[in-house]
Amino acid sequence: MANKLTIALLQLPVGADVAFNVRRAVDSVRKLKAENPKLQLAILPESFNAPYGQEHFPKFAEQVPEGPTCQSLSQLARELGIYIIGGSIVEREGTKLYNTCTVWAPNGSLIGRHRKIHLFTMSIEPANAGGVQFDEAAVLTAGSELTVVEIGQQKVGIGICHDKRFEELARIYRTMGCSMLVYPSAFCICQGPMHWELLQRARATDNQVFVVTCSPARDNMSGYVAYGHSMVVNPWAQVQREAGEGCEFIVEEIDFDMVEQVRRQIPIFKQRRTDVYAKARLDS
Ligand SMILES: O=C(O)CCC(=O)C(=O)O
Repeated sequence: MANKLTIALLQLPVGADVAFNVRRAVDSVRKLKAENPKLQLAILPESFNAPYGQEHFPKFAEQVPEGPTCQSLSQLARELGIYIIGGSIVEREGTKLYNTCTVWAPNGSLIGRHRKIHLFTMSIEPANAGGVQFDEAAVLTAGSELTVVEIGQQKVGIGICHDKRFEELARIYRTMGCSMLVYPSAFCICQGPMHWELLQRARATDNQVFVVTCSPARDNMSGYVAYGHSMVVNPWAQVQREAGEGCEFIVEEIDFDMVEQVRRQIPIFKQRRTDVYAKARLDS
């Protein structure tokens, strides 16, 4: 039992009314806990409290942890006695804005604050699956800290969406002892079909960890159409659970014995030739 964790992914719709979005998230977690008493960790999507988009960020920014969204998550974690990985919100500190994921312990205390390290900057031409133009860096400041939290007996590495593209970050989390990586995310419908599952399975196979993503529900009428497909990938790099596109909640038991099994049977971490890599780095 100690090596198991029951988690929920809440693929929620997100509209323009922040108070309503937060209330819906809180009510949904409460209902899931009532239906699944074993639930230990709830995970929310990137930008779960407000619409995602450069034009929206300054308007919806809040302080961490004093702001109303954080206070609601803290109270909810304490009320239900569960961990919460609070997707992300736009955080304001002084004149700077960050895309920030907060992590809450069952006693309501803040145990992690991850500021997105790799800001989403991309210009895909329309000829490629409809294209996408996005430049978070025009409005947001990048975080500069790694975030590893202890959830039950497990070390969990946190990233936000675009962070999932960077294998170095996942590798460092693995070397720090993580058995699960969680990325609240909001890929759009352009690159989602190409890269969403591929990246998640790649990080899992490279590092022999569980990789979990949680997306907002798809809304074809919104300015930024999220891909959906919130997902649990296991350390064999198999898709263990996957949501569809709309509003959907997944409750899944994670068995961390699988991490040790995969690492024993395919011992790539021990086979790494860091001596060769170090030499190549010195030579280049
Ligand atoms: O990396 C990508 O393709 C999408 C990233 C993204 O949507 C985000 O970081 O919010």
